[in-house]
Amino acid sequence: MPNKPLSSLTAARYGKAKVRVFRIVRQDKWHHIVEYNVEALLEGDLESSYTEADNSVVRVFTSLIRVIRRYLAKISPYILNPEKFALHLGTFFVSKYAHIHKAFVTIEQLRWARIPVEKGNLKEHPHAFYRDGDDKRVVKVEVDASKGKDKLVGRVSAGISDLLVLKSTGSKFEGFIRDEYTTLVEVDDRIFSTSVDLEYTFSEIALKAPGDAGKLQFVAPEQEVPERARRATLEVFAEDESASVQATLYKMAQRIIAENVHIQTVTYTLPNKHYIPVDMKYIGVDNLTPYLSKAEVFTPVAAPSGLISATISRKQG
Ligand SMILES: O=c1[nH]c(=O)c2[nH]c(=O)[nH]c2[nH]1
Repeated sequence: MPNKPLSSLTAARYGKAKVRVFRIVRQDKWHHIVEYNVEALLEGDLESSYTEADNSVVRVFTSLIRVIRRYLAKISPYILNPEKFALHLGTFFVSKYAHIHKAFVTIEQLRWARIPVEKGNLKEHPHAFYRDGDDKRVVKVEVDASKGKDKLVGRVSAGISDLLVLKSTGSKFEGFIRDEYTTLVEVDDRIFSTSVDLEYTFSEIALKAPGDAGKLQFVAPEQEVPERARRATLEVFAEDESASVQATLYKMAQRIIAENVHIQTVTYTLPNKHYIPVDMKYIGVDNLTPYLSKAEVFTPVAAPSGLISATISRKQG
């Protein structure tokens, strides 16, 4: 009697991560550039590669990179737009290979801004750029062919990672539960600093195969959404008289939903990066009275941090 197997493969995805690509689009002397880190993962009839050591279903990693580079360099008209480019690439994978049913493409876009100049009527340099922030624009796309190769569905989310912000007043934290474990004192004036991680999702979209690239439709006035979302995040953070990280997060998300009709959900994940007032009595300096709110010298604490995450969804109907 053969032994009954105790386990089976229930989920599998493979592909290539951290493919770095840089692209120039020349409009005569006016250049556009993008720098992306691309990840492409595939799902499909790949079980045998795990269970039978059958590599005939597996695309090798170097060939995945070649596809990504070729699409970027020569084929996709969407290279300057990471949402559309990710959809285009994902659509290629599920269309070309019969046994691939889903493609997951994640693009992280690094910041390059034009260097400001006063040159004739130009305000920005046509081909010189600088890194104007460590935050990244992140785009995640799923292209789903499981209902048929002619019924492709695209699921798109996008957002920001690593946007570091700090305000030195305009933030309190009071009225929380007190019990025998509580040591935190209430503060009506504190530093608020966080590294913003934002993800917003759009409604599902129907896609055509890449042969029909011109018909790849995207739901939003996509040029403006990332900039509007970033501005909403920064302005609400700056201007809110913050009662807590939670309350400020909620206001940021509400504004993004209000300003972008195609966005369905907004998720923020915000570490509360602590700055601890330093007790300087030992060198004869009073840094702590009245406690906290008048402190001028702080120790930034990398860890531990608080961590606050919430999803705010558009009401249907
Ligand atoms: O804005 C805050 N929210 C919390 O949930 C919390 N918890 C904490 O200790 N400090 C803070 N601050």
